[in-house]
Amino acid sequence: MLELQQLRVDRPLGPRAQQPGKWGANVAPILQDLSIQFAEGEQVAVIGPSGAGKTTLLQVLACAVRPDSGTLTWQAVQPWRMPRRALQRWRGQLFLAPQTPPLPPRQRVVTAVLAGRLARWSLARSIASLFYPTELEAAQAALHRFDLADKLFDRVDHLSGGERQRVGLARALLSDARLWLVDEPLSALDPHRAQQAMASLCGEARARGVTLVCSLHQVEMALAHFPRVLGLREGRLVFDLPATAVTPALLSRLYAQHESELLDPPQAEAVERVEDAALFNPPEVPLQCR
Ligand SMILES: Nc1ncnc2c1ncn2[C@@H]1O[C@H](COP(=O)(O)OP(=O)(O)OP(=O)(O)O)[C@@H](O)[C@H]1O
Repeated sequence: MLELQQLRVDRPLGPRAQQPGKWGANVAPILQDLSIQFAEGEQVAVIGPSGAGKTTLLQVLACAVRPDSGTLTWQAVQPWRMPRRALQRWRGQLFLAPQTPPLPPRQRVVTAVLAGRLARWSLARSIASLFYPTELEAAQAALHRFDLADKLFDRVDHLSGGERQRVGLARALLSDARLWLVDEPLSALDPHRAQQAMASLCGEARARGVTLVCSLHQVEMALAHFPRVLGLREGRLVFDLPATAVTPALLSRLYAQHESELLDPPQAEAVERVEDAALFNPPEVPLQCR
């Protein structure tokens, strides 16, 4: 179980106060009053207009951003109560895929993907892998899930933005993490690739029993691929519902004054749910966000 209770994250409105970690009174909330539970192996999408706090929420779940108040608990442990080194080791159990994967430009794809193994490898093995990559079959299989098997030895800076984004996702498949936190994985992908990538990511998470929390701008993808959807707006939880219960009216309210990010919401009802990635036949994309 992964749980947030009464969580709040602030951002400074002025210069930082004297005390380390404190912003003084001159703050505004990025996230507030967030109480959410994620069951082991659950797949949850987070949607909401730009600036709603989706990325910050994932960073909090990844213990990359420390909450200003409230608690984060995972597997009965409150990680921020751990000593620093223990917290660093503990972070090895989760995988955070940022929207733009941090891939060194001259690196080979194989090395970039095998970086998913770093939490499991010793320092010596990690360094050796930079020069003599091992576990090529595992890397190739992960790339294959994202239709990139032929790119194994290409240089990262020779890939398109969408290919780089898929390499970042393939890296998750090499990790032993029990929690995948994926931030806007489809922003550089065309609709067909986006459908494929989403089906692969959700299919792999389901097969491994991994907990997956994914922020998305593409509402139709969230509704089609995820059993549960969180709607976030101005740092607050607007709804936490099964995807089948998310109505066009709720979406309109969530994106009020941000309608350009949610075109044609009534067609959301037409989105078919995808239960089996192998049988998936990409439907037309009725909504276009961003
Ligand atoms: N380190 C920071 N310092 C100050 N403000 C921040 C910081 N990080 C985020 N914010 C602010 O918090 C708000 C939420 O940002 P966040 O990136 O979490 O939203 P988002 O929903 O992921 O947005 P988008 O969909 O545009 O990526 C924004 O107003 C942003 O400017």
